[in-house]
Amino acid sequence: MSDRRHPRRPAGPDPAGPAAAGVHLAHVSVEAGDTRILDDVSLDLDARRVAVIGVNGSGKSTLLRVLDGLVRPVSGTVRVHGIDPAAAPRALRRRVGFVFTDPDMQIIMPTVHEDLAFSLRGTGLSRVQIAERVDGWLADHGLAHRRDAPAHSLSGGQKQLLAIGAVLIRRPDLVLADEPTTMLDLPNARRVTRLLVEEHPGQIVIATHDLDLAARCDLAVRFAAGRVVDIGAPARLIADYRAEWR
Ligand SMILES: Nc1ncnc2c1ncn2[C@@H]1O[C@H](COP(=O)(O)OP(=O)(O)OP(=O)(O)O)[C@@H](O)[C@H]1O
Repeated sequence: MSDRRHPRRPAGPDPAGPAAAGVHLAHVSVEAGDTRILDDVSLDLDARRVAVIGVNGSGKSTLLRVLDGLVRPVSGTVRVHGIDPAAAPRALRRRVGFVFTDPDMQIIMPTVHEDLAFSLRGTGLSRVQIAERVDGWLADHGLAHRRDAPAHSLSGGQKQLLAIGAVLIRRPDLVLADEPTTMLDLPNARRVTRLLVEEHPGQIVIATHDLDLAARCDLAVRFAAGRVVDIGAPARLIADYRAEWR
């Protein structure tokens, strides 16, 4: 398994052509040494909001990392909005954003507004347009008063808001989020949930143990031991999952 860190870098020209919708995997397997951690996974995800659930170690994060090109499968095909992530990382960066559990993995610029503005470099927006979009986003999300603050002085909830903002402000076609509410208290988890499921107009695939967040999605996929074991309405999958671990 190759495992590359995920730099947030400005986008370059897009060689992939027009966007094709959805996330499609056919017979995808991932191995780490002798261990198979995704096993013959086939999925067609066209729903707008997709929750990926399952116990620790079932393969949820690995799935997201495959979709983001951070992990290369040993077999199978992957298409993310028409792009093969392993083959066309620059094209992928234009269309796909990744939200980590820990916002400190993502915040890279010294101040709040610089971190948001950095995300918009390479998008073709002028300096003035970038400043307007950043200030608009900060005002809409209650962070205008922290505009010039050191990003790492924010509270945990504010940091996650900033990290998600830095992804959403680019208006990607797809957001991949790996347990985005795990480190948050209830009010902040709800704020982040609203941001991801209500504000983002594009597709989102969220790996999560937060079943309230999963319930807000349009489709759920359940993993166990690296395989897809169920797919369907979140309410049904969550009820089955809860019943199993009662
Ligand atoms: N780089 C790696 N090397 C070896 N094993 C790995 C590697 N990455 C993941 N694994 C293993 O693959 C399995 C799936 O891991 P993954 O992180 O995808 O699960 P997960 O469902 O996201 O778990 P969690 O809910 O705990 O985050 C685990 O057993 C994990 O230990």
